[in-house]
Amino acid sequence: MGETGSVRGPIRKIVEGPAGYVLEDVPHLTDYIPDLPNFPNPLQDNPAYSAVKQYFVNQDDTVPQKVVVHKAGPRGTHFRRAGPRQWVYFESDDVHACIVTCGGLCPGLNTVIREIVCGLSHMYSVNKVLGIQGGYKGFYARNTIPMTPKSVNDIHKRGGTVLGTSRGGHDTIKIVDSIEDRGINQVYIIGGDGTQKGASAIFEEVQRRDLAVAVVGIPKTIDNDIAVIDKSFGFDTAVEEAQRAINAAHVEAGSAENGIGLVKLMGRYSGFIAMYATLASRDVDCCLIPESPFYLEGSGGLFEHVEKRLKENGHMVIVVAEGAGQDLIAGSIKEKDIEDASGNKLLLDVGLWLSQKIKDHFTTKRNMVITLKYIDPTYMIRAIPSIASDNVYCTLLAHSAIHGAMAGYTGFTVGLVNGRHTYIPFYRVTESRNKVVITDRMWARLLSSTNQPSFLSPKDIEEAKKITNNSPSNINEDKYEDFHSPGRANDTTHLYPALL
Ligand SMILES: Nc1ncnc2c1ncn2[C@@H]1O[C@H](COP(=O)(O)OP(=O)(O)OP(=O)(O)O)[C@@H](O)[C@H]1O
Ligand SMILES: O=P(O)(O)OC[C@H]1O[C@](O)(CO)[C@@H](O)[C@@H]1O
Ligand SMILES: [Mg+2]
Repeated sequence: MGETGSVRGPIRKIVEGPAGYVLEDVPHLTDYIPDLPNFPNPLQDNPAYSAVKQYFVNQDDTVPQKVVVHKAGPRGTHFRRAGPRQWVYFESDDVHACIVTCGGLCPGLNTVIREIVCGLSHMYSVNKVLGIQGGYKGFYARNTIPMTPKSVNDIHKRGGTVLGTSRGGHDTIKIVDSIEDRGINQVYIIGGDGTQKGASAIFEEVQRRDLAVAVVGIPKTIDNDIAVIDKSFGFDTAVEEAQRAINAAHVEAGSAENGIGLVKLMGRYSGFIAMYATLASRDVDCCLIPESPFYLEGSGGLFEHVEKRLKENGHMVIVVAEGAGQDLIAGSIKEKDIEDASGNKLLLDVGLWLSQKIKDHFTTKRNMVITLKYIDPTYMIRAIPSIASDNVYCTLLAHSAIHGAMAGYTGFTVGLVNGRHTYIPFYRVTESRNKVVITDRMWARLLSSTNQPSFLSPKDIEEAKKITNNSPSNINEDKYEDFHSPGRANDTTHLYPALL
């Protein structure tokens, strides 16, 4: 991974108020450069925004992490609300911004790049924006490209990232040297959990050198596994695209004797894509995710469920997240742990393994004729342009990032919390991972829609409840469910909230 450089640990700016109110605030350039000058926000002279009532965000506006509270309960954690501030800490002509994309692909990357470039230009008249090519290592080993509204005009219609991306190669010292040498003072970093950890290290080194450089993260993950935020951009696009694979699996399965359609979807540690694609489709008879261990043989096992569904219906569809059942596969295939360049463990192919296991069981042991079709649309669901709703979401994330950097905030990730755009300290999005909570109602809905076994004994359920009660992701899961709950379905304001 090559994480080098200063390690002072994250600064935690915690502000406490009455009734258990806690603000987990983000750093500001004036925390370590107290005499930094500020200027009136040029947006106030921008004709497009002149009709907006109270355009600037009130300095005291914060957003609660947990919206369901009890009368006597503490008000809990809050995050600073995103949006334009009355005073900025950069003069437009002095801004030299850069953008980098790291980690795996995700629909919407190009939209975020486009909207950072266009937002900086159209809202703040900033025209010096550099694209860093090929991820973190691009800071010191690759070319850079100047980016203008004209050069990025059409990129949101394409999948991937026009800047290229990579894993590994994070060298904090070399990256910050490059930032300093090039005179860059706003760094926009788009990427997943690993990228945000890298961004945090960059911020700490920038601060150690007393540089007036804003370091801003825009969270990206197809797996939707980033903590605190409601959901990540591109996730809805991926779930939508997954429907095509599931439909194909259903058609194939339905056209054969004892047809089984097996679809593998992304989800290294978190099964959100598989869960939402299953719930959306209604053709799926079993969904397997990393958070819910399963077993094959015996009462309550997968084979029993498959046989039952084939007898009842003549065909079935299984959706499996790539991270599911890794312990089972590791037990049957002897293979060394292999990591990618960022240190992420490479997974064994659960789809191929499961296909073989099902075929062996039914043809050899049960003497049944089955027809199994395995569909692996892994990269097809992420290498596509984002759908319209994700495009709007990407735009708001980019604008939040710009407003925050211009206002002098730094060391933060932008994120949607309970439908409001916020600034979240890096450490909060890197210290835990968002996971499907199998004791929550959403997973119960899935079990009831597929009618699959839970694969859990009463003892397992008790254990799972204990773990989730102590886990921060529990908070996030409640919120995620609220975000998608029918009660809010007609209230679209939480989907595309204005920054005010
Ligand atoms: N702990 C860390 N400290 C510094 N840099 C890191 C750390 N973990 C990962 N990185 C760097 O962040 C970049 C992206 O990391 P990674 O490949 O894990 O993808 P990611 O951002 O987690 O995205 P995703 O997993 O969604 O594809 C890599 O260049 C990697 O070197
Ligand atoms: O093959 P790559 O590009 O390393 O990406 C695969 C991984 O990236 C992810 O999509 C996360 O971005 C995981 O779901 C998957 O395991
Ligand atoms: Mg990651």
